[in-house]
Amino acid sequence: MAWAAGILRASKRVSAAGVDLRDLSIALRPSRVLRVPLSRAWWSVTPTSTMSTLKGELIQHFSSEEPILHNKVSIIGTGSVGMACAISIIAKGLTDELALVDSNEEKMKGETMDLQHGSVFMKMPKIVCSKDFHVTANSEVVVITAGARQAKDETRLNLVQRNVAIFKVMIASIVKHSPRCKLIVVSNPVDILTYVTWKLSGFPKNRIIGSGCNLDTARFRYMLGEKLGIHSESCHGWVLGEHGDSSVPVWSGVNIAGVPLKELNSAIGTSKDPEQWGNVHKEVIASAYKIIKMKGYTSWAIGLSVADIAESILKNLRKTHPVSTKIKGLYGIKEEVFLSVPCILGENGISDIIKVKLSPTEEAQMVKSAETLWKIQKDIKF
Ligand SMILES: NC(=O)C1=CN([C@@H]2O[C@H](COP(=O)(O)OP(=O)(O)OC[C@H]3O[C@@H](n4cnc5c(N)ncnc54)[C@H](O)[C@@H]3O)[C@@H](O)[C@H]2O)C=CC1
Ligand SMILES: CC(=O)C(=O)O
Repeated sequence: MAWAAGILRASKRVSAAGVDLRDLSIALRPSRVLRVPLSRAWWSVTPTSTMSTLKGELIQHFSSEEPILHNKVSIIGTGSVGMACAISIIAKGLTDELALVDSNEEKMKGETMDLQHGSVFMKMPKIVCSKDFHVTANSEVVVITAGARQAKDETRLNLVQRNVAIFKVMIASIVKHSPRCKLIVVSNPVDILTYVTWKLSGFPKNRIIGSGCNLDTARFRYMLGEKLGIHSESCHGWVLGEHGDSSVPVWSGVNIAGVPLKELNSAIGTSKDPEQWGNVHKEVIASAYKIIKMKGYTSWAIGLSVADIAESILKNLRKTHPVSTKIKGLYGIKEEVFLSVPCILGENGISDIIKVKLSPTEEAQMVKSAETLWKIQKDIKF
């Protein structure tokens, strides 16, 4: 349990809502430490009839409160990515309760305390954690970042069977405690683990969302912006398909203020382009490997990107995001694979998919991604 420890010294002026705590009728010894459990102090005030305490003198119990959770978010995995998601979600003020779960209890508790101590700067009442998934009960959104991560030079696809074993236990526990939640899968290989989550959860496909190419697209827009000297928000373009190595940049749709770059350079994105704009996408693919080589993992951009996805769901924004969803039936894909296409996200998760008209080359790349994933998926042992 988190404790707020207030050292109240009679000689100092300490006040709450303008009440000078020295004026209250309890004798406090100098240096006496008053410990208040943070999670209870914030919203359920217990009547103090028999014993006179400072809290009892300060606060008059007025009415009983039933905790009503509107926007509970749980994050599974308090590693680099989980904590980047946590701070990004908190900074956007998206949730009234954040629950953190990790099998590494020490790390999880340390991260939770560290976040709680920033409470003065956040507009949210409750951060809780436990090794036990009961702490996630009644979540609106559960973000899955737990699992093994890539070692230096290891591909995302290499992680599959290691993470499937972890997911088996994890998904059953999440579903038990939050049967109506939307699940955002981040752990890699994200497209395959989104499929695994869909299989294991028994949830309808709209409530299973892979973070997919939301990050690749953000990287792409940033790099376009750097090349053009325009803010990334004004650089419109989509990276679809598999998150990572076989992702597909949709050059036919890249535009600035409605001006398609393909109209200005018909060879854009191809090997015939004298300006080699295709290198922007190559750089997107290489960037995760580069960052991992330099700092060991990627975290900040994925955290911000997950908060963006969560915001669309929790606020029912119906914004479009390139996230990983069951794509069977689109672009002639017949297998049960999850790939990123622009999806409309709202309170029910993915409500609709935007039918992007791909060039024949782009469509062939999508089909190839699907084949790559299916080759691995078909051998997964559940
Ligand atoms: N989809 C995307 O765009 C991105 C995905 N990732 C992926 O996110 C995942 C997490 O990455 P990091 O946070 O850097 O790894 P990390 O190793 O720092 O954190 C993973 C956490 O999961 C916990 N964990 C492992 N098994 C667990 C279980 N059964 N139950 C609860 N907790 C468990 C570990 O104790 C650890 O704290 C990796 O798979 C990584 O590849 C990372 C960046 C971008
Ligand atoms: C690690 C990873 O998947 C990324 O940063 O793209």
